[in-house]
Amino acid sequence: MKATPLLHAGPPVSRDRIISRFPKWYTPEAALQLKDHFLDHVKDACQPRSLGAVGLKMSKVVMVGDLCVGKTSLINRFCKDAFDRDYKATIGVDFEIERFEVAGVPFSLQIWDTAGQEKFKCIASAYYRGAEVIITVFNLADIQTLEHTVQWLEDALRENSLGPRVIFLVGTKKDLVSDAECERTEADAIHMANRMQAEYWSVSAKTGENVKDFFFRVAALAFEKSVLMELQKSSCHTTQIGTGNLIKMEGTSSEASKCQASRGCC
Ligand SMILES: Nc1nc2c(ncn2[C@@H]2O[C@H](COP(=O)(O)OP(=O)(O)OP(=O)(O)O)[C@@H](O)[C@H]2O)c(=O)[nH]1
Ligand SMILES: [Mg+2]
Repeated sequence: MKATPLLHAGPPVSRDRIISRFPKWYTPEAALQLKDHFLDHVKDACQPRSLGAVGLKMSKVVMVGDLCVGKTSLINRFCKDAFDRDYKATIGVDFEIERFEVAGVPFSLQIWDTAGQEKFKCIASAYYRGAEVIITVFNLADIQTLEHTVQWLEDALRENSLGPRVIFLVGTKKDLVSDAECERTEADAIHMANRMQAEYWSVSAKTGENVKDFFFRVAALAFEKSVLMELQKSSCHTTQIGTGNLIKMEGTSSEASKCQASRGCC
């Protein structure tokens, strides 16, 4: 199979959004995987002249959790490097698009911020559909909000019955709890994360602690999941990488039928 070189379209990604090394987990006790590098065939698929083919642009991320736990603040800290003490409840939903370069390939996260208030739940849940990443959020200083994450995740998964999701459980407002209190609550949260098959992170939007590392981890895991799903789907088709030019994949017909057969589709 021959590939034409990969050309990056669109303005360059800002330097502080370039993910070249695989970002580390927060705790090995609740991590989705413990590798410290991208899978080889994912790296191959991203080489400009590689035989691999990936067609990906962005992953949809949805952030859910009780009102006032700090969802909007977490997104604003990462996307705008801003923090507002005053609480402004999110009405319905809001979203940000954050552009990265992951393993040399342009990749974006479309981050949907949803309202925690009960009265906006029906509006927000309409936006759960199609999310590749679900981030359930609780407040480390309010253990009740941790219990509620189970229901939030169930609601989000109900709208996303197809395919595997990347799931995170995030404890916010780390600056408000003592180390001892944080340790106690994290123990419960890690237990919960394992039940949810989620990766656990503690962050503070106020101080910025772990915020960038967390979103880099989200981007890297979402990217790798996207590439793996694309590699499964496409073998001999024309595909597009990011917003770059088309990559022509001329496979043989037997490869095509092999691919179809392995996919178990019609
Ligand atoms: N000390 C501290 N306060 C925080 C932190 N994150 C958020 N807050 C405060 O918590 C309040 C609620 O934060 P939001 O980000 O609006 O909460 P939310 O989850 O988006 O709330 P809804 O939109 O109603 O669902 C605000 O007053 C924030 O300033 C944090 O990391 N530390
Ligand atoms: Mg909000």
